[in-house]
Amino acid sequence: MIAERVQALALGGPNKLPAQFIRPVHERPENTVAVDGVTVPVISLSQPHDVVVKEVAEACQEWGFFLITDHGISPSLIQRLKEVGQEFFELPQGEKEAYSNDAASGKFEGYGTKMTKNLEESWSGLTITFISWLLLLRLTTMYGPKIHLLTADLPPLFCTCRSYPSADGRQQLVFRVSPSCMDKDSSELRGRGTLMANTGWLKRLGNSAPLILLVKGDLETWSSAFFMASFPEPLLDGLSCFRTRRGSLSGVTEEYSKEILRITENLLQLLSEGLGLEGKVLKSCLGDEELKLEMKINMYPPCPQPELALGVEPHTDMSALTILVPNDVPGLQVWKDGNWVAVNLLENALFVHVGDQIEVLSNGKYKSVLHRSLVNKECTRMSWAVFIAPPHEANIGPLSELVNDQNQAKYSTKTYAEYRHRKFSKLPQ
Ligand SMILES: O=C(O)CCC(=O)C(=O)O
Ligand SMILES: [Fe+2]
Repeated sequence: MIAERVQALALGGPNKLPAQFIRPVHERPENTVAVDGVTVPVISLSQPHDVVVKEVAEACQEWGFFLITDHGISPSLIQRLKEVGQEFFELPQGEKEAYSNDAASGKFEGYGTKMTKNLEESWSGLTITFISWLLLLRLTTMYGPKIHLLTADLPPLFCTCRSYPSADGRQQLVFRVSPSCMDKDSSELRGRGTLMANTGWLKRLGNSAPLILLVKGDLETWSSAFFMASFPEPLLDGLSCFRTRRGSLSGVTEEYSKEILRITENLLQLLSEGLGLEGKVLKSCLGDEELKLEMKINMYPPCPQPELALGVEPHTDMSALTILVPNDVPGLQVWKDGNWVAVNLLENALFVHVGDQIEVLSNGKYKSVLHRSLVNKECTRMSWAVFIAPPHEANIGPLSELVNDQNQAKYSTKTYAEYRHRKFSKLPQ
């Protein structure tokens, strides 16, 4: 449960980062510093319409990310949003627990950390002692040709990969090897680990049995979060009862979400026109009046060794768009042309991320931006992200207007529910 209570851990003021938060060497901020002198696009929405269409379309094609100014949300509403969120995170730990989420059982709303279901949770394991990387290779040969060494091109200490179903529907191998479990100076894999297999499969370990090999203690991020649907569904009762000096968390979030909806409608029109289509096309594909908004408040407490940790792992958002506002501590980075680019703060600007659904609808013309968040030694970083998504039953695939003999569909069409399930379960789309 430690993973869900990073905030409590940070309160103890540890001077060393606990092992489960230490990223593999190739992921650590100290080894992946942001490129100098590159800045993300900033677009004022008060410019003439055709200028905004052009700038937004270019930013979505080249970056999948941009800042907007002159969006019409009052600074005082943004301020109130921040204050109620902050007040929630300042509650005593015990009181926050009353609002806990439970992602494993599908209850995503509330306080916690992990949004993705941890596949490993439903696995049982045999404890083994790693002897060497060679043993690992030997195991993979023993336990089946179906096992794909997805990380074969990486040095073993850097190994971290996922599970994928094989063509015959079975699960392939996952390696998740945390460097903290190994001999520091050795390129060999040493230490105790857990050889994991699905309970059913464990019984029939044999030549073709798929296996999971993972070191005990999955990697964690240095963050806590609060998540809730904010429009149009009613909020969960438990969540809506939380009140602060500045109003209720759900009330202010709802007020802010209405503003975000207005901006979303504007952006979707600009994005549609940028694709050479009628302004209403994207919104209509995303469910029109059924469009859903969800609020995630991210909280990254001060971290004893920020150079070794991440607040959010590199990912793209599964939403159509995400509109985010940070507090005054920087930390967001976006991936552009093979480099991380730090996003500088700009007062009252909103950060717009293109999410996976817009990339799919535009058949790859607009990019879903890869991004991550760093943490800070002294300061608490917070961000308020609104995910804008279609209803679960909406079928999302490349727009027929954009597909022809020269431009074949690059993505399969599926319901948003199916997309979510695959993304949460870390399965290929
Ligand atoms: O905190 C940030 O700036 C990024 C958060 C994020 O990417 C997310 O919640 O999906
Ligand atoms: Fe994100």
